[in-house]
Amino acid sequence: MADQWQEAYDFAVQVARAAGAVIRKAGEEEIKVQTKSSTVDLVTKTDERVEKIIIGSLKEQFGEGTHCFIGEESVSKEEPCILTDKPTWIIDPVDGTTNFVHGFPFVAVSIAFAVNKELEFGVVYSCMEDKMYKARKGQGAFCDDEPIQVSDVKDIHKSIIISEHGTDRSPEKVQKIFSTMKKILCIPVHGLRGSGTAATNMCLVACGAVEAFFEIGIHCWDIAAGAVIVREAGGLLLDVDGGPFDLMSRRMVSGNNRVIANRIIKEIEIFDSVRDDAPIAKK
Ligand SMILES: O=P(O)(O)OC(CO)CO
Ligand SMILES: [Mg+2]
Repeated sequence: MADQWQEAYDFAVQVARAAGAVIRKAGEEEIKVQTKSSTVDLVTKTDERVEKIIIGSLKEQFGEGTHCFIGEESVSKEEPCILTDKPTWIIDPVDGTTNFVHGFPFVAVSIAFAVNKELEFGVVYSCMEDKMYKARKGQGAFCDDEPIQVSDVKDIHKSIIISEHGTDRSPEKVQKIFSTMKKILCIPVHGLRGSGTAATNMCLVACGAVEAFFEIGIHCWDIAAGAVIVREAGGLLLDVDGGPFDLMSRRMVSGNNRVIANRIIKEIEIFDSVRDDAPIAKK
């Protein structure tokens, strides 16, 4: 089995690179923008096109029947978002669509692969920077083939923390998000940041540029590949309440170590989010 997944891993890297080239090219042309769950949840023809290219290539290589696919744009068209024991690809074709639309230069292709509900490998191609992050379970994490590691900072006062605002702008949620950010800033930490792509944020944790990234409201396709990369770089993933990380829960803290993660968790004001695998009627 090990060899089989190695082939899939190598293929995912190739597919992510090719998808990133399509995104870069599309960014040079006029971008037509549509909206999804809210007026600030953007989608473009490129998101849909790139997802089709990625899933099409994977189906051609590995067969349609044996592998399952969870893709951001397919799920938005009401395809199932259920993680089973089957080999499953979890794909965000354009992570950072808002950045892509505005020409803000952090946009990533995120491809993860899970078997028996466990993540086997993850590939994040930050296509505007041309940086390829990848990790396979038990084999370390890499950026452009160089090993990467989380930072060894344990003192929260010497940390940089990433969080994002998300696309749900209901005043109660925005209030909680900003209240959490205020409390973290006032610990104080060295700084708060956000690249606008969850996948890239996780890679920034993995390569030690920041100590932690947390968010409520992200989706499995935003973080699945990054989750492997953070773990293999020596970091950890937790729920925002300090419990075990659950890929489908839409809640996540990724940190360089438990000390930093626990300190952040102390300040997080949790709000409700509907699970990715909830029945469609509840979404
Ligand atoms: O740009 P996307 O894929 O909508 O993702 C956002 C979060 O939902 C950035 O990570
Ligand atoms: Mg995304």
